[in-house]
Amino acid sequence: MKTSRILFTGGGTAGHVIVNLALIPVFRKEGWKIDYIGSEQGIERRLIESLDGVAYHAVSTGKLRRYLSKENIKDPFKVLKGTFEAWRIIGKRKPSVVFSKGGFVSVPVIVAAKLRGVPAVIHESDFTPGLANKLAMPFAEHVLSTFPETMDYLPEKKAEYVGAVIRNELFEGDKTRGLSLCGFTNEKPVLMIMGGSGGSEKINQTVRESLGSLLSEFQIAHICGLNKVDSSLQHDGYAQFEYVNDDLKDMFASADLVLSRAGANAIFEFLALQKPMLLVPLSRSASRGDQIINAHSFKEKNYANVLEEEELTSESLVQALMTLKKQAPVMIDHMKNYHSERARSRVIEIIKEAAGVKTN
Ligand SMILES: CC(=O)N[C@H]1[C@@H](OP(=O)(O)OP(=O)(O)OC[C@H]2O[C@@H](n3ccc(=O)[nH]c3=O)[C@H](O)[C@@H]2O)O[C@H](CO)[C@@H](O)[C@@H]1O
Repeated sequence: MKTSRILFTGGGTAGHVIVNLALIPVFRKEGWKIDYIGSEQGIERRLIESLDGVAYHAVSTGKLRRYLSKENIKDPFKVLKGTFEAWRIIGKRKPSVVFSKGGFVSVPVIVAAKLRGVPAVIHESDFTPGLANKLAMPFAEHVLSTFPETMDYLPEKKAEYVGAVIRNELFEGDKTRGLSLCGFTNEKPVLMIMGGSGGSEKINQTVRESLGSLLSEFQIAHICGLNKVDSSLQHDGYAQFEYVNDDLKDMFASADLVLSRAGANAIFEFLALQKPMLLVPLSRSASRGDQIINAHSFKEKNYANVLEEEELTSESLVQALMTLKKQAPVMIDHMKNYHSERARSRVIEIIKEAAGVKTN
């Protein structure tokens, strides 16, 4: 029987890689040959290159900058070069399907797939599609959404709402291991802090200013981001991490409440694991405002409370976390209405159909 081949792409931030990490083991187990196209330097290289059974290929890529820079002039040429490189890789590796999680590196890959006649499937994480996915959509066969409301922004004939694809292992965490990883006890509730995959300077700083008040109520597991740990801060009940990989499931299991940015993948993980959350979405001054829309859609469903970045101070943070603690049981009841199991299997089914592989 002919071996099936799949090519994954996506990168720039972990939010554009994590879903690929959830799908790759499934295809590897079924004997598919797996390729990945990412950038030279992006986080995708660190997360993917070391995986068994995945061939990583780096291509030239542009970047979306929201400020004036000489680099903006070079970007179209980099994207063209990346498209040619991706075209060559696709020609050589001959995947039957391409799966994209978005981010700028994915655009040349989807264009090259179209030029080679290889069907591409895009999964959009956010409530409103990002620029990279908007550019890539005309060249793709299927565009899948995480939020049901995103369907209004997608081309009708290609779009399907599937939901959030979540790594299976996140449901297998061990609370006791999570507590001992942080040096915590059962005595106080655990507040887990995640400022997106890169960490958030603003959240880190405000949390650190509020440690006195917060530590009287909570033990705090703080994921700060690469190079953002402050080792001068040594307190009982306060544990800092740069980025957590395999241990994340145990940290999730030990968390009673979460303070987080509102990246789509992260908030759906908290929802699926029924963790009451306070979201501080990335402001419009630093982004296209996607996290604000993500966060408010969760608030409307009573899955989260929201504190806008412009209103984030030490006092407002402590106050909002105390409110969250009180409201947690009700929020968990609302979260019980959400069911996440279907997304992964439906995405796999769509990919296989696009690849021309029979599904049962
Ligand atoms: C600054 C920026 O551009 N942010 C965007 C980026 O966020 P970002 O890259 O932060 O992505 P998400 O918040 O969606 O997901 C982060 C992922 O990283 C994982 N994780 C995080 C920390 C850690 O230590 N270990 C770990 O495994 C989380 O469990 C989650 O699966 O992509 C999201 C999805 O398109 C967007 O909604 C965000 O607006």
